[in-house]
Amino acid sequence: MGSGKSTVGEVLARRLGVPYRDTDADIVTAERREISDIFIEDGEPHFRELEKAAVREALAVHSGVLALGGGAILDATTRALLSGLPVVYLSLEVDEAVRRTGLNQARPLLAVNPRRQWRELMDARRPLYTEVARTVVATDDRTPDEVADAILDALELKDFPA
Ligand SMILES: Nc1ncnc2c1ncn2[C@@H]1O[C@H](COP(=O)(O)OP(=O)(O)O)[C@@H](O)[C@H]1O
Ligand SMILES: O=C(O)C1=C[C@@H](OP(=O)(O)O)[C@@H](O)[C@H](O)C1
Ligand SMILES: [Mg+2]
Repeated sequence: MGSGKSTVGEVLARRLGVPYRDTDADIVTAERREISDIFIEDGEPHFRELEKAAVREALAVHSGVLALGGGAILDATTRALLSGLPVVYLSLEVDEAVRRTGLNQARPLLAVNPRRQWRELMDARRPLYTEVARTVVATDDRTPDEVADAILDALELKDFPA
C-alpha cells in the first residue's frame, strides 16, 4: 500500500503503449462501492474473495500492465496464477509509506496506527512479494516516472515494442 502500483502502473502502460488495468478499480466498478465500504459492510475475507476473482478475470482477458492491490498475493491460487509472469514488486520504507498514504482513509487496513499496521503487514508479506516477483524496484526516492524507467530497465523493455 502506497508503493505506487496504481500510479506507476498507469505511467508504465502509457510508456509501453499498452492498456492499463487495476483490480481494485475493477472491484469498485463491479460492486458500485468503495473498497473501504466493502471492508466495513462485508469484512476482509469477502473482499479477498472478490479480489481473487478480479485478479483471475483480469489475468485471463487483459494484456498490458495490471496493478494489483497489496494484499492480493496473500492468496495461494493468485500466487500460482502470477508465476511465470513479469511481476514487479515495488518496495518502499515505512516512513515514505506513511507519508504517501497518510491521512487517506481509503485503505482500511491502515486506518488505525498506520505505521505499526504497515510494518506488520510488510513483515508478513515481504516473503510472498519476493516469491512472486521477477524483479524488485525501490520507489522511495524516485518519482513515478523514475520508477517506470527503473522497471523498464529491470525487465529489459527499454526498446519495447521494437
Ligand atoms: N514515486 C512516488 N513518489 C511520491 N509519491 C508517490 C509515488 N508513487 C505514488 N505516489 C503517491 O502515493 C500515493 C499512493 O500511490 P498509489 O499508486 O495509490 O499506490 P498503491 O497502488 O501501491 O497503493 C498516491 O497519493 C500517489 O500519488
Ligand atoms: O494491502 C492491502 O491489503 C490492500 C491494499 C489496497 O490496494 P493498494 O495496495 O493499491 O493500496 C486495497 O486492495 C485494499 O485496501 C487492501
Ligand atoms: Mg493501488
